[in-house]
Amino acid sequence: MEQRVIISTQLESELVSALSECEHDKLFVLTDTTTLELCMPVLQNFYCMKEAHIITIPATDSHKDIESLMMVWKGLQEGGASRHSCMINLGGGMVTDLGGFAASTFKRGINFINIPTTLLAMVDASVGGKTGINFGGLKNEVGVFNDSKFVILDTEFLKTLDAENICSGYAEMLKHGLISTEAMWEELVSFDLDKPDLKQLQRMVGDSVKVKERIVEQDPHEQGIRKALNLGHTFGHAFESWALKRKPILHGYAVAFGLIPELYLSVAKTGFPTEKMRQTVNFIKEFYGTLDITCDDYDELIELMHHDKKNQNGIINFTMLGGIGDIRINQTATTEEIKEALDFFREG
Ligand SMILES: NC(=O)c1ccc[n+]([C@@H]2O[C@H](COP(=O)([O-])OP(=O)(O)OC[C@H]3O[C@@H](n4cnc5c(N)ncnc54)[C@H](O)[C@@H]3O)[C@@H](O)[C@H]2O)c1
Ligand SMILES: O=C(O)C(=O)C[C@@H](O)[C@H](O)[C@H](O)COP(=O)(O)O
Ligand SMILES: [Zn+2]
Repeated sequence: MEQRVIISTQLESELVSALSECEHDKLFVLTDTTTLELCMPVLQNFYCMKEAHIITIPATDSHKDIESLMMVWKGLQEGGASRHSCMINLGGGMVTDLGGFAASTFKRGINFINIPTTLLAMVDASVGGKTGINFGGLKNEVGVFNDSKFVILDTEFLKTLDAENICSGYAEMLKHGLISTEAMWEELVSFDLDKPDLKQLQRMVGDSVKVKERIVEQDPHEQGIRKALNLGHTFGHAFESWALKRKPILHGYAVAFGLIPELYLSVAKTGFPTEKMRQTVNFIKEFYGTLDITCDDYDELIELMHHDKKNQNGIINFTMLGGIGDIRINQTATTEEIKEALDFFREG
């Protein structure tokens, strides 16, 4: 992997050192309106930030779109960025995805550094080079694979993050546990998400991001094993796009909901143990609630699944499990089985 992931102990010196390895004439920082207020003050006092130009886009995933992308390109252009400039993406997955795409396309690509500020971005979005925007009501429809030069991961930023966004990021950690080891999964489903122990969570963040790093290293462009990281996302992205037209939900909630029908299919088709599915589903129901879909929504959800990026030849591609850590990529299901899994999601 081109990218270096640093678990921060001294943010300023780590940033100085990362910047010294990223040739740049001008420095830009991309924030959203919230990270400008809550996270930028941490960086603002650093000497290395003295001349940095700040570009700010509106917060939340409904702004991970072409308009915000144009705002970033415009900010870089008006700020006099050259091919040798560098941009720091300071924010959650929305900022690291969109900022990464903006940097990868501006003058055919400038260096960028991710400083993730949400749990989700720390364990998942800031690492692995998937960048992009939502388009036409579909998640991450336009983008490129391109690594940030560095990811500097400082869990101190989590202190201002709200409970819903902690839960959202935790869903990707749960996914990492499911594709990893029994011990990791066990710890995750026993954790009290209502009253998270921040010290324990900080340690779990380090373990979780390593699961992602290990998989991305083997398959950076998702030709094979990287599809494991998409567990929960075939249904999850369909739920997220469905909700976008009604009442948007956070990405991690969509992933948590997506894990339910995908674990159901894993039990039915690849032998995942029923009691582990039950334990995971109970955890999700307890901390994430549910999504109010009815059987009248099934056709729309299946149509959305037909846009999943793992698909080939019009066949919906699923990642399933034979057990914890027993990853089965390139699985299929009939329309009937998909509807059964949705029935289970609503009633199970
Ligand atoms: N590229 C990948 O591999 C990958 C992986 C997973 C998810 N994603 C994408 O990531 C996005 C979701 O990321 P997210 O959950 O971080 O959402 P987000 O970036 O929208 O952040 C969630 C909210 O938290 C706020 N926030 C950020 N940092 C904060 C802090 N320290 N304190 C208080 N508030 C803070 C943001 O302003 C926003 O309102 C989705 O677009 C998803 O598709 C990408
Ligand atoms: O890094 C990956 O690979 C993932 O699939 C991680 C996912 O959590 C993430 O949501 C990713 O953005 C999904 O990618 P997509 O290719 O399904 O849009
Ligand atoms: Zn995800």
